[in-house]
Amino acid sequence: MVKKQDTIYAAPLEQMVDFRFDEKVVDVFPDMIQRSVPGYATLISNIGILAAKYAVDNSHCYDLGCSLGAVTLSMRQRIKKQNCQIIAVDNSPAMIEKAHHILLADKASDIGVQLVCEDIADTVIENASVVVMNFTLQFIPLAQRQTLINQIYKGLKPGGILILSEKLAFADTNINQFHIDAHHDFKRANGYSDMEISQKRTALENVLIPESLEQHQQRLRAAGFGFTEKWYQCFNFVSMVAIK
Ligand SMILES: Nc1ncnc2c1ncn2[C@@H]1O[C@H](C[S@+](CC[C@H]([NH3+])C(=O)[O-])CC(=O)[O-])[C@@H](O)[C@H]1O
Ligand SMILES: O=C(O)C(=O)Cc1ccccc1
Repeated sequence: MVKKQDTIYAAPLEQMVDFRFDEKVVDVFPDMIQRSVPGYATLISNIGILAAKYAVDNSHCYDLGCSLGAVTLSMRQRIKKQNCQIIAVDNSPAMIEKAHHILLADKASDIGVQLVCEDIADTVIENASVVVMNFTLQFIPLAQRQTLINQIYKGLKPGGILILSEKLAFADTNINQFHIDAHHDFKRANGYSDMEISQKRTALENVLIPESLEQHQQRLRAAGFGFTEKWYQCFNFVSMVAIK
């Protein structure tokens, strides 16, 4: 795939509008996410490896907030079980439309993929061995997060895994600032200007609500997960697993 460069915040914007996953973002999304999320490629490939370990025959694997289907493709490539179905969900019609084309071109496996355009709050999770939310929960209103995690817990089979990647906030101001600064250095090193970094930060302010690792762990435990573990961290970007 040819990656079109993300220049959305390169020129000064007269009026800041909240960040949305619209056609403009979809058009540059692979470039945007790779230059903005430290370790994105590592996460995608290791999520495929984790999914292959926990997927079982005759079960569903969910990719919630699938964007262009990177997690789905990685799971599809790695899972070697019989009669597994991947259900990939996103509420951005532009994302789902492009994901559809990308998935059609992928002949890597015979694992079926069902692409669904809906709010993940409405997704019925059932017979699941694997559920992935790779940087999606952070966009869900705080008041809805516990209900969603509870639904995922309920829909998982015993021994099933939730893989949850999130941008974190840290309770300690100095630690929080250290990670934010390091992340901004990462973006600068990937060619984003100070203006791009600052304008996107403002656009995300009311849209991407990060929580602390402790808040995530507490919510996972409250839902019933007995085992939770952080398996990846680079600056303020982490990925956790929770096993039923
Ligand atoms: N309520 C919602 N219901 C469904 N989808 C939603 C909702 N809110 C946001 N989204 C969708 O969640 C995705 C978040 S991006 C995930 C990256 C992907 N997982 C990846 O591994 O490439 C992360 C990021 O861009 O930082 C977007 O496609 C939104 O449309
Ligand atoms: O760019 C950022 O600052 C981020 O936190 C990551 C991100 C990546 C893609 C869309 C929205 C947020």
